[in-house]
Amino acid sequence: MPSPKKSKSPARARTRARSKSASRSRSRSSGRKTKATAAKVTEVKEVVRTSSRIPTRRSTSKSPSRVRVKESSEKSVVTQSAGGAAAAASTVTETVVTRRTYVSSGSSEGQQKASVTPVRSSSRIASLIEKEREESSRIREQMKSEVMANIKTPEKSDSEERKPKEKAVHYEFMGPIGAFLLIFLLPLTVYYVNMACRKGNCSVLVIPKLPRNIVAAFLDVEVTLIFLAWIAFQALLAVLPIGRVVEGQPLKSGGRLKYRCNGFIAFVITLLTLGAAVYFKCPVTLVVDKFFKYMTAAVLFSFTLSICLYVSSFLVNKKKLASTGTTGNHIYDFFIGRELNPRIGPLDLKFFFELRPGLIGWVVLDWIMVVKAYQETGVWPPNLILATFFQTLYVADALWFEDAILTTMDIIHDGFGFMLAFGDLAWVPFLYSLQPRFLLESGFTLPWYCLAPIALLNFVGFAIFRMSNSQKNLFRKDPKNPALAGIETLPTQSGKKLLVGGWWGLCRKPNYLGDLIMALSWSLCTGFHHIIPYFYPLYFLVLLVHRERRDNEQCQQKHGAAWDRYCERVKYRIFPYIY
Ligand SMILES: NC(=O)C1=CN([C@@H]2O[C@H](COP(=O)(O)OP(=O)(O)OC[C@H]3O[C@@H](n4cnc5c(N)ncnc54)[C@H](OP(=O)(O)O)[C@@H]3O)[C@@H](O)[C@H]2O)C=CC1
Ligand SMILES: CC(C)CCC[C@@H](C)[C@H]1CC=C2C3=C(CC[C@@]21C)[C@@]1(C)CC[C@H](O)C(C)(C)[C@@H]1CC3
Repeated sequence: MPSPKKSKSPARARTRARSKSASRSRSRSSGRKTKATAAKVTEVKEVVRTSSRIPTRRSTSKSPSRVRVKESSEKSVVTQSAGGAAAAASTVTETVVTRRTYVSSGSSEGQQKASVTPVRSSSRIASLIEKEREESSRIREQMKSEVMANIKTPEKSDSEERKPKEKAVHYEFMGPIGAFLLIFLLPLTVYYVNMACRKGNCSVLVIPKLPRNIVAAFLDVEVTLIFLAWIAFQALLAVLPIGRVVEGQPLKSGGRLKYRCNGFIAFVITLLTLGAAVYFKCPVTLVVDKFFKYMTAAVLFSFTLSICLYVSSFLVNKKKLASTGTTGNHIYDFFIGRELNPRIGPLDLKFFFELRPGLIGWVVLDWIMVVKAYQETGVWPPNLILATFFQTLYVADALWFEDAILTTMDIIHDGFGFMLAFGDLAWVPFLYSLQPRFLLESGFTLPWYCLAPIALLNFVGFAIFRMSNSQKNLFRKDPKNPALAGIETLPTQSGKKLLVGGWWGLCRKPNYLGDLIMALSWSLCTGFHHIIPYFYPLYFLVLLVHRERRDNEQCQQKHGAAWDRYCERVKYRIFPYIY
């Protein structure tokens, strides 16, 4: 409340002093928030009381002062006190009338001006009383309405406003130390595993020999430029005005982002271009010969991209930041990613990098290895072709159902930082292609009767993966779709429902189950002689177990008790009757 200006008159000074002390004692019980109102009311009362000692006053006031009642954390307290204040206001005006005194608070500072005039005739008194009555009723109404208005729109209490919002920091990946280690360990793993998978030396136990000139062996300017051209080519395809434009999930900051979905078209164009290059005898197999140089280009690019993303995230509106990557710890935030949906013009960087250069690059690498194997041996190795075919199907599926990624936690929840940038650009293409690379390097083949059950296993995994993902996506898009009739659901506090039957009644992550079965089938194409080509299913198991736990936590927060009931009903997380 604004403080009143110092009064020159001794009577008024006394009044104010008394008013202040009275205000203090009376308002103590009503709490801080209503003090201002009580003080104001008391002040008015006191002015009235004092004015009875002064013969008569004529008000020269302009508008009555505003009485502000700030919100109490307990609404009932506010209502009570404010009610009291309103009543007090009414009492004040009564007093004004009976004592035949003009009372009004002047400006917002509570300044009051009055001039003393001697009273001579009763008719004048009567007219004054009438005026007083009008004035006092006007003041009463005004004060009441102001008090009530302040109750209707409560604000935060002073103490609440001053308190800085304490954000509970929640770390994943073992916090900053874990993030720091991963920033170094992830690239090292990509190099180590691939170096351990070389001709005549395919074992993780034998430490790979480093070449004498490391820089010359791993870095090549021309290769780096070709890698950049590859990114630019994919970016160009991504912004082509062909394909659907879909809206993403509602953002916390409001609105929805739009995404151009032409991934499958880009994939087909890329594979046709590769086919043409092979047909016209372009030296595409150089990519395999310079495998480690391309890997370095991807690693360097992902580091550069992550640094740019991190720096630029400080220039954008805070509303655009992800809740998980804004802990304030630079290493952790760099790893997780600060900005949720960084964009360059129409290109959504996270959406683009998660699905295009790395994922399509993985399949391109696979097929180049098939071509190389044929060039070297003169035969088309069936298990290499089968593994490549499985992986092509997997990527084609991801790009066909491109918009489904818009509901994954990577897009909705996580920022775009080192983890995803490196994962998309280096980890996926250079580690997910490990089985074809092993088959190329080792020249290992399998007879068709071994390949048939593997193909069947892949088919089963793919069916579970696809059907469960489609069932959930359809349910989220159109819960009343007849294809979902008969599947039991569970209502949640958020208004959304959960699938309790169908694939989602088998275990809580049937899609992960299908994905893991597929991962195993890819590695089975490499036989049982070496552990290296099993790197993918082993890592993937760890990734998905961890991911399921992260999602479980988020679902618990999103769906509350309904999620607990779902977990009671569907006991197993990924593997029915096992885990
Ligand atoms: N190859 C690879 O490297 C990787 C592949 N993947 C694959 O990506 C796909 C997507 O994975 P991911 O995003 O992690 O997880 P999900 O596709 O399982 O999506 C999780 C969300 O689905 C919703 N949901 C969960 N249970 C139910 C239910 N019973 N009924 C209805 N909705 C439910 C919840 O969101 P809400 O309720 O808000 O809708 C939850 O947050 C998977 O198939 C996975 O295998 C994932 C990571 C890496
Ligand atoms: C190595 C790090 C610790 C973790 C890196 C994780 C990333 C490699 C993965 C995180 C989620 C991914 C998804 C796919 C690829 C791997 C990453 C980027 C995905 C595009 C693969 C194809 C699927 O059909 C999909 C559902 C579209 C996948 C979405 C998640």
